[in-house]
Amino acid sequence: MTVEAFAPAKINLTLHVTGQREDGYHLLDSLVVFADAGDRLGFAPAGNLTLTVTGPRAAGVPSDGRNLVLKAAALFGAGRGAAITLDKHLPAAAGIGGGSSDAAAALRGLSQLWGLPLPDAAAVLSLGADVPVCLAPRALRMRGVGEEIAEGPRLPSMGLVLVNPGVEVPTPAVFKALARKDNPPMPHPPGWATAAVMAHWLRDQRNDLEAPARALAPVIGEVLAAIAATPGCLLARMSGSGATCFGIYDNRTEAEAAAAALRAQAQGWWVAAAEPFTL
Ligand SMILES: C[C@](O)(CO)[C@H](O)COP(=O)(O)OP(=O)(O)OC[C@H]1O[C@@H](n2ccc(N)nc2=O)[C@H](O)[C@@H]1O
Ligand SMILES: Nc1ncnc2c1ncn2[C@@H]1O[C@H](COP(=O)(O)OP(=O)(O)OP(=O)(O)O)[C@@H](O)[C@H]1O
Repeated sequence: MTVEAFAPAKINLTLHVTGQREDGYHLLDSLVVFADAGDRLGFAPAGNLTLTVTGPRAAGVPSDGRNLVLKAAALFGAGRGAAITLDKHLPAAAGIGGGSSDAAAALRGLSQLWGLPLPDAAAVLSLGADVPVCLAPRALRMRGVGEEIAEGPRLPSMGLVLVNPGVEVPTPAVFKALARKDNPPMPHPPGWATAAVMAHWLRDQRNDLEAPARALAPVIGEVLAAIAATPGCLLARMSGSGATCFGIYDNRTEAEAAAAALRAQAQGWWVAAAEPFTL
């Protein structure tokens, strides 16, 4: 039996940083959604545990114990075998949870292959702050350092564009560069009938990591301006700690047109058109 799992891109439509714990981790309030652009994983029975990394974004992604997929496998206990394939389509360290979503998909896939329950919440969080929210991909409100997950609002239909300019922005450096860590939390997200109404509400919210990330990688400002200038763009914002930015459109057709225009004008940028994904 071979098991397959999809690792969708994680998008922070909002990311309010509301405080900082003694251990240095920041307290967040974030509306998280997922996109149908992502990595694909396969799991086959085998005597040993192996990982093969393929795909257009495989360069630089480790296939040894540093890979979050193998760290996820280790949570089920030593001595279990599986031949794992990871087909990378998402840029790494890009603010869209590339490795974190892979780790969550690996937990789901190996739980099915091995017939074992998922590891407990603390073990999942030990893989990284973004892994809990990626475990059951749908619209969610994420608080705490990433461990408090609550149902999010019903989303309207919409199109999305994801753009990464090819610069890696280290998450710790962005958090460190934050001017203020005690920013206002996010109001309760009400749910919206259309993408335009949702974008109007989102415009009054924030990604508090956008300013420090732009200071570290000014090209993020160019990406945001290029997305905002595309026809039909309802909102342009950075996701997570960057450098990937997203645009929201009324529908996928408009998002595909915007993606084509962005690919034509910015050689070397990673551009994907997508729609919200729910597992
Ligand atoms: C920015 C977000 O992507 C938003 O979803 C996440 O908060 C970051 O999730 P992540 O990349 O999985 O983060 P981790 O790999 O767990 O932590 C990387 C580093 O980011 C900083 N970090 C992360 C999460 C958090 N709530 N506060 C932090 O200060 C810490 O310095 C940590 O050492
Ligand atoms: N499965 C994986 N895919 C990509 N990178 C991985 C993976 N496992 C480990 N890494 C390493 O983790 C580093 C962080 O990239 P990754 O995509 O995991 O960031 P993330 O924390 O999941 O996402 P974000 O950029 O949103 O914080 C990469 O530079 C890479 O060396």
